[in-house]
Amino acid sequence: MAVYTEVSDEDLNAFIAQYPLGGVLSCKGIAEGVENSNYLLVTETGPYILTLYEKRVNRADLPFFLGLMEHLSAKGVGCPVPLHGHDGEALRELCGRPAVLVTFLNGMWPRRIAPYHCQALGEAMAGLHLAGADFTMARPNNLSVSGWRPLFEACADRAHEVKPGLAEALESELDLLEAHWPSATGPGALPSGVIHADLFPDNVFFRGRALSGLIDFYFACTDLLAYDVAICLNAWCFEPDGAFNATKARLLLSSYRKVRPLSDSELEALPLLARGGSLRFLLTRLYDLLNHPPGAFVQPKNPLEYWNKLRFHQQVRGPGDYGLE
Ligand SMILES: Nc1ncnc2c1ncn2[C@@H]1O[C@H](COP(=O)(O)OP(=O)(O)O)[C@@H](O)[C@H]1O
Ligand SMILES: N[C@@H](CCOP(=O)(O)O)C(=O)O
Repeated sequence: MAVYTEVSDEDLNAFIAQYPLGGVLSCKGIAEGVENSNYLLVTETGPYILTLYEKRVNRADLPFFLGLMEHLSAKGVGCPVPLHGHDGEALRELCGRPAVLVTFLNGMWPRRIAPYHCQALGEAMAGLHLAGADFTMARPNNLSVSGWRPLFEACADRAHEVKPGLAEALESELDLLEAHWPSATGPGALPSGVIHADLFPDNVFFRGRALSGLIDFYFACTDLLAYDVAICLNAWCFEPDGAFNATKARLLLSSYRKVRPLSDSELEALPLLARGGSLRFLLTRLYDLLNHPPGAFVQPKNPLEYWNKLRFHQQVRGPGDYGLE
């Protein structure tokens, strides 16, 4: 369960007194999530989410994440908005952790992905990319190509515990990706801007068949827009048995392109970007699995799910294999 930091009633009441929200009616830890401690807080003015930022979130990045949510929401993207206290501040400390209160987003994330979810996601992701275009802050993606080798090196000695030969296979993939990764600047650069970078089903809420909003902007960064698309192909278009669903991919890509056209270069780069996206999540999952504290509540995610996705993209001949004509 993703509550790493317990908050006492006394600390909570002192924290909430800094906002114009009335008294606390209830506060419950939320089991879902991986990175941070989240509480569903109900006060006399309604429900809110209280987040305490844990290990992987760098404090210096918080103004980017919070500013981004405010910017996107002002542009009509459905997402949580940080609340400002009586002193005008949104970011403060609670139990020794950076902490914020954000608005509660109605909806549920889809447990079973249907094609219409992918269609709605493509449109919403393109809307996010357009809305982020005039956001003035930038944040480099520390989990893009330059961040993968240090992660790999931290896992290489023990990768065989998860799969024999895994370290060797990952190293050769890493060599290839480092040599061919598309540039965000200079001639032939692919378009870059604000990306979510973790737009998995558990971060996308629906009410009925309509997408109601996006959450969890704590990997958001400035990077290739098509890389966000590739991350979503991986997270939304594979079936639980590992099969790639080209219908879902076609719907995701075609609805994205109606809002923000993808250039020929972006389309051609998709298989490579999807390989990179596979390696990125494989490596963070592998690291988390190998460094999982015994008895921890959060169940580590399976890195080999991303090994299978990587193997699929290694066989792809071009964007046509993603359902595009
Ligand atoms: N603004 C919000 N509105 C409603 N529910 C939220 C909101 N933010 C988070 N949650 C709930 O908390 C869970 C974990 O949030 P998430 O940001 O994904 O955590 P983590 O960053 O730790 O992975 C979500 O699955 C959702 O149930
Ligand atoms: N989406 C990542 C894990 C990050 O967890 P989240 O709850 O912050 O989305 C993965 O699946 O590896």
